[in-house]
Amino acid sequence: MFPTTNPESTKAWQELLKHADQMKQTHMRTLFAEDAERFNKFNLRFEQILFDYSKNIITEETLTKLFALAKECGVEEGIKAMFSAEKINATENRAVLHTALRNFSGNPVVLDGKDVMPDVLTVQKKMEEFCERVHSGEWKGYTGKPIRYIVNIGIGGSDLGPVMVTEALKPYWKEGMQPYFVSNVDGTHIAETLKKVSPEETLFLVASKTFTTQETMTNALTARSWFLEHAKDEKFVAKHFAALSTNEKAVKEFGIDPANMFEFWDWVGGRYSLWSAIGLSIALTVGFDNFKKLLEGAHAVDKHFQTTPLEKNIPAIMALIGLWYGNFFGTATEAILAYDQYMHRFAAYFQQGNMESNGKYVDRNGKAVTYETGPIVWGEPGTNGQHAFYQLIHQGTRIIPADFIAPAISHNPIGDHHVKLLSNFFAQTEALMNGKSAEEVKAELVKQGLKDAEIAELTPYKVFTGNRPTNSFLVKEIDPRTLGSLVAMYEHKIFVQGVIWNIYSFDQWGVELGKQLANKILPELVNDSAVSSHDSSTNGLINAWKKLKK
Ligand SMILES: O=P(O)(O)OC[C@H]1O[C@H](O)[C@H](O)[C@@H](O)[C@@H]1O
Repeated sequence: MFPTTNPESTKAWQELLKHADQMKQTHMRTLFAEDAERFNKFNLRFEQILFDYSKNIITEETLTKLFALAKECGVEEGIKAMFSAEKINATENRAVLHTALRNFSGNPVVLDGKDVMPDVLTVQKKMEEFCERVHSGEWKGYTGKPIRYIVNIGIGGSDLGPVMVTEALKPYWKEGMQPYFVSNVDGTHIAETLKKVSPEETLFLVASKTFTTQETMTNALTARSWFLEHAKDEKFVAKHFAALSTNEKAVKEFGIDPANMFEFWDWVGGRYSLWSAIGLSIALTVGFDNFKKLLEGAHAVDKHFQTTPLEKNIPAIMALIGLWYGNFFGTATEAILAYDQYMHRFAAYFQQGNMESNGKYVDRNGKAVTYETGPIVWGEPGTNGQHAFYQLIHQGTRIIPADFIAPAISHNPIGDHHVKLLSNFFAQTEALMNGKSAEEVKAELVKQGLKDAEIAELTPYKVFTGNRPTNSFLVKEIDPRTLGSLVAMYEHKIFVQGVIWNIYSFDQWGVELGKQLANKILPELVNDSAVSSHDSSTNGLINAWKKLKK
């Protein structure tokens, strides 16, 4: 097991604290002016991805100190531990092997004395054959029609990954396939979806690692009843329902034929599961060949992550830069801004990926940490965000480190749309870095013919301090392989940060309390009697609801 070092106790942390005091006085404008080679020094290329991290408040000295921190905190040992199937998810006594799901190296991955790869490959083969049968029309619905609609019923990691990827890869959708995703227990979600599909041509994928999640089970039962209202005969369920799960017993009890079950294992975290059987909706939508390319793109990054020294290791650098701001500049959030409409759920996906992984305050020694851990992750696609919340990124009182992602080539090269989109992508990071000085503002206002008094009055509002950090990911095209690589980079970024923060990134106990209380409250909602067992606010709300719903 890798060390459980308190990062604050390291020499590097103390040095970074001092160094940060000095860097807080430094403007990136000056750093760029002083070093014509800055971009060349601070960018890395990985296949068709260019990662530019030069627009950060860092110098080579900063990075040296950050790499020293990573080393002192055992990041290299951590990477080895994860890939060699150590049970690094200690609070659940599980290994963390989503990388095995995309392991095309031919090497075994041995967990508890057994190679997991044969099972992984067997399920992949089963998924591939199933996709072929559905796509060729050999798999037929209960009236003999082929499947046209895929409805994935799942939530959290059993929903967000498939939604994000199918949306990002819409140009690759197979003709005639239409996926839908139902996650919310709000009846509206399933009701609105069922309006769009026909029972004869729909395949429901019940996606749940545990197969006990309330939302998913409720939606799956509703889908089943709706289906049976039309099909009338239970024997047809087997043609229209499949399960993606680790829990065979619960799948059987639900009434899904085990032949229609696509298995995965407890060493796949929910938020890291799109590479597993949970990705069946992706494979059905874009074809198994494209699903495989997605996995291959991730595998390529796994190799990079495992074998590249920290100094050139993209996920490690992403992690260290993020940590630099969160721990030494006091930033609380990170924005992910994709300049690609198809990527519109990418930020939402990593909201779970990041916040559920690193939203922890207890360290791996069972002690409360004394430093900040996981950032708040948010974002919307560009350029929409520019007209909504960028004001605060440019002129607010807080620093919001932001990742900008854009493809060089659009899937929809219409007129001048893409150059306009990219001109915004380039302009925003430039503006955030440079800002606009009072002198520049004044010169502009003079040009516009404003009077001196007006200029003096307006200038402070029009000044941009700049020095606001960004990373840019310029990729050739959002294709399956590149997307797989990008996702894996962000996954490993989260891992590296978790190691340094000395927290367990692969459990999620923080989601339990709300579930527990909801289960306790549910039976209290089935009758009209007033409740008094909670605090006055909760009692008040429940009792008010009982009156309002009448
Ligand atoms: O796949 P399931 O077992 O249905 O779990 C669905 C989701 O719900 C849980 O509450 C966890 O917070 C998530 O990590 C998980 O992805």
